[in-house]
Amino acid sequence: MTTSNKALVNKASVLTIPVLAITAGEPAGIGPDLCVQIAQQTWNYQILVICDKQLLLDRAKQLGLPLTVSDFNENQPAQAHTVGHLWVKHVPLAETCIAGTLNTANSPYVLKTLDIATQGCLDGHWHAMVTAPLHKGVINDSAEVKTGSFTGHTEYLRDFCDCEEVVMMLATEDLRVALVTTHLPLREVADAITPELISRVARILDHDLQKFFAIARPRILVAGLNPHAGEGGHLGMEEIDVIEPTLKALNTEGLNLIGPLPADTLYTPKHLEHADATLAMYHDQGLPVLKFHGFGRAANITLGLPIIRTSVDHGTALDLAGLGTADSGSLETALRVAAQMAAAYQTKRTS
Ligand SMILES: NC(=O)c1ccc[n+]([C@@H]2O[C@H](COP(=O)([O-])OP(=O)(O)OC[C@H]3O[C@@H](n4cnc5c(N)ncnc54)[C@H](O)[C@@H]3O)[C@@H](O)[C@H]2O)c1
Ligand SMILES: N[C@H](C(=O)O)[C@H](O)COP(=O)(O)O
Repeated sequence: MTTSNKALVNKASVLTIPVLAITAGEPAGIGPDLCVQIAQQTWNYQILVICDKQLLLDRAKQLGLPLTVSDFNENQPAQAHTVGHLWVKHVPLAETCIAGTLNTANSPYVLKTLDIATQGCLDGHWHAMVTAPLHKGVINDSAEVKTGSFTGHTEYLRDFCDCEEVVMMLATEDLRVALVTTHLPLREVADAITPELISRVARILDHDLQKFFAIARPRILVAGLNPHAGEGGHLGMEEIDVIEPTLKALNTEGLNLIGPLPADTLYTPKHLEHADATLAMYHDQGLPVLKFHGFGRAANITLGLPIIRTSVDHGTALDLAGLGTADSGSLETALRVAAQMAAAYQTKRTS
């Protein structure tokens, strides 16, 4: 990707003291560990964690890390982070949590932390929300949730904010991967790739790369769906029937979409060098490349929301919860990107 666009967002714009709300995610996973870990670092933001207060203190004790907590009050002026301390918006767990052991009884708690974080962003109480990982399976297994209805933060926030469409984009310093379809069984992907969906996703991607990342006319590489982008119709017709004409129509609107390109060679330096972002047709077409390239230092960003939401590039890692070996690199990236997006947003609003 071009050097001038390498940064995740425009670093020139800096907000005075951004207030960032972290949802601690699945209580039995590494989310609480990561919150305690980042509390030990220096940040120019106010960090507020939406979770059970005692869960954080218990996890800190388990990790052998110092932690004090105070109740967050949105009416107080923002103050930069103090090492070893976290502001907390307390949401009680239904049942005591054992690190590494899922418990469906706590799934409504996880969703409640998301609701509070999102509403707080919508109400302007904090600048952005940053989500630690949750466990999609245990949420769907809980009695309070219709099985299969919870597919991820991205779709949940889309519905909560009443958006027709949002876009999942994962980014490192030098690679951005956005997805047309997100958490969809592979069997359903081909039917979901319609001109309407591609158009909605491409427009959001184009718009938000300009708004938050200061890229004037984003050059976006678009993958085909089939091997070798359909091999001229011999390996699938979606490129000829759907993707190609849609990209053509979008480009007449002013977008700068290149494709459909064979996905296996799209992610090579020759192509990426002059690209601002890539658009993959489905989850495991784009994300393995991104994670191979930058697992642990990427952020997951939801574009198209009326709020700023970033997240980590990994899951709940139940095997590591409470051990102190989880890498907090991605949460650190997610915090930095959220703060920079908030600054870019404020600059746009005041300019
Ligand atoms: N942002 C999110 O909420 C998010 C993202 C991805 C997956 N998930 C969910 O997490 C659950 C578990 O998913 P999974 O097992 O496929 O992926 P995972 O990321 O939890 O684990 C995959 C591997 O990576 C390791 N790992 C993950 N994060 C790490 C970290 N910070 N430091 C060191 N090692 C780390 C784990 O130990 C494991 O070996 C699933 O329910 C999945 O849907 C949530
Ligand atoms: N697709 C994401 C990943 O693989 O990292 C992850 O499942 C999180 O998605 P949400 O942010 O929608 O929960």
